[in-house]
Amino acid sequence: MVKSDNITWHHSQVSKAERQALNHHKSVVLWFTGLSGSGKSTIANAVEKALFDQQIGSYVLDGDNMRFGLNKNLGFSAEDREENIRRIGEVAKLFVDAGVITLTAFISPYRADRDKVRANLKADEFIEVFVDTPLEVCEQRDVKQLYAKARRGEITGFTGIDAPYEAPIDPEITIDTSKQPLAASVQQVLNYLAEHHYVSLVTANEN
Ligand SMILES: Nc1ncnc2c1ncn2[C@@H]1O[C@H](COP(=O)(O)OS(=O)(=O)O)[C@@H](OP(=O)(O)O)[C@H]1O
Ligand SMILES: Nc1ncnc2c1ncn2[C@@H]1O[C@H](COP(=O)(O)OP(=O)(O)O)[C@@H](O)[C@H]1O
Repeated sequence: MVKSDNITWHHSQVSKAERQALNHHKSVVLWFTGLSGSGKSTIANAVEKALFDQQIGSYVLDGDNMRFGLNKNLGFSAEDREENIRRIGEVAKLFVDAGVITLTAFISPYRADRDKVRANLKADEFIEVFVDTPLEVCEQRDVKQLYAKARRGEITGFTGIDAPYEAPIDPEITIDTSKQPLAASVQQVLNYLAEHHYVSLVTANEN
């Protein structure tokens, strides 16, 4: 639904394919989803660094960070989370059009909201990365002490405690950070990108 009348779509003189050719890699969204503390940000940022070291530009859109700016007017009701994910989906789509490998790290607890982002992109432009770390492990880490607050009833509507998390049904990549070290998760994502021809990686022997 578009609210405005009398608006026209303007086409660029440079196509997405031309931008990708300039960058020597395809553009895509790596959509990390999972509980708070599951490892979304840690893995996404480590993948960005690994790509950078391969001279491949990418960019991380992180849940907490976006809530300081673009999404500062949104809270954690189901409606606000839906709007949060809708906006990030649109931003990620612009980044893909700009030729960038885009990593997003949002809980994105609702399957329908994630599926809408996927549907708004081409089939090969959305890679769902399910960070499937068990709740007990996330709660034990409790990086920000938010699970403790939620258990004490000081935060309500906390994902995994008293708000839902709907796991992906058929994610492209699944990672359980309680079962493998960070480096293995980074390699798993890089391997996926290379095997599906999004990027070509230089191996240590070629350096
Ligand atoms: N009620 C509630 N539920 C879940 N998370 C909460 C809540 N309140 C604050 N936080 C902190 O906000 C981070 C999640 O923000 P997101 O934008 O990723 O959430 S969502 O996708 O809109 O559900 C999340 O950060 P991450 O730990 O990085 O996931 C929390 O630190
Ligand atoms: N194998 C692992 N992979 C990723 N993170 C891990 C791992 N083991 C422990 N951690 C820790 O778990 C925490 C995950 O936090 P974070 O990445 O912010 O999660 P999220 O973005 O999903 O909320 C970090 O403190 C990280 O150091």
